[in-house]
Amino acid sequence: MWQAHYVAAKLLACGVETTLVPLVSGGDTDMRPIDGTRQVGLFTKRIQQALVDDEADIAVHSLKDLPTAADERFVLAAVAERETVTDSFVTLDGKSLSDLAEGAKVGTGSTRRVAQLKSLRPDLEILPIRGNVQTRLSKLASGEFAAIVLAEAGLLRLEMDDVKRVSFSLDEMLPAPGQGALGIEVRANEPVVLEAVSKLDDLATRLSVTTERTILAALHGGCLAPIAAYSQATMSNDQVELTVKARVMSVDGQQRLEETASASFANDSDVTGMVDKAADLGRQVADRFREAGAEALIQSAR
Ligand SMILES: NCc1[nH]cc(CCC(=O)O)c1CC(=O)O
Repeated sequence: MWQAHYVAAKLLACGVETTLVPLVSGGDTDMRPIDGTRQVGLFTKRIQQALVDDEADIAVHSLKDLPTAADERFVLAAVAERETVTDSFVTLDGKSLSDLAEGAKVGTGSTRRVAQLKSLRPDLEILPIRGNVQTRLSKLASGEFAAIVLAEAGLLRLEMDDVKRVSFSLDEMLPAPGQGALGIEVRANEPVVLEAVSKLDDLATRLSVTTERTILAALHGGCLAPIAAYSQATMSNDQVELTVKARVMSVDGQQRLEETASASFANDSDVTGMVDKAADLGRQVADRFREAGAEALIQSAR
């Protein structure tokens, strides 16, 4: 809801009035353990269905939750300017990861977070946790877990200033592809809606998440793979510098492949061409991962 309000306010600033259509997604209600066959697009499917059924014209997603496989019914009309990308370590009293007692229970369902937690603290007992941010925090408050890991972006958006947390460094906990960014979809073949929404596209964010998501897509990772990627685009008047760091891990944290890469190209009016170059960088990184044996790690995480 926060994200939809945010997009509505941005559109209004461009002179476009909208009506909010509140929806409840499977990600809000499904508390069963994560299972890749059932849960691809769990947070996004219900919202996309509203586009298909003409219940809504604009779909607002956390980009991290949006499957990378192309769906020709929709166009990713905008990737809005990115919020903080880091993950936060959340406890009731602001402990850091090293303060936790031996064998303490930590809640996260993300294989990417499990792998990186395990490599920092192999002794911890890491258990699945489901639901939206509020649900997860209630499971921390009830004592089910000593700590949970959440994206800082979600906590900031929900203005949860009183939630005690320590930010992970990017090196400790590299984020998920697309983390902290909003993806806004519209129905394909609706140029008027597309034109209005595309004003919210932030080119630097679009380029970096394109690199990140291309790595995930090229490795056929899906949302359950222990893959982390963070790319930054630095834009000057005539040049783009794109850097990326990515990891593919074993879920037990014992094995880790890491790649860094960069590209620089002209900042010109050919946005499609620039996005293609960002995707090329992602494919390059994915190829290197594949040569280093990443597919076996991804397979064993399933
Ligand atoms: N999978 C749920 C989800 N999808 C996006 C965010 C956070 C906000 C963002 O990354 O944009 C979260 C919660 C979390 O990971 O803590």
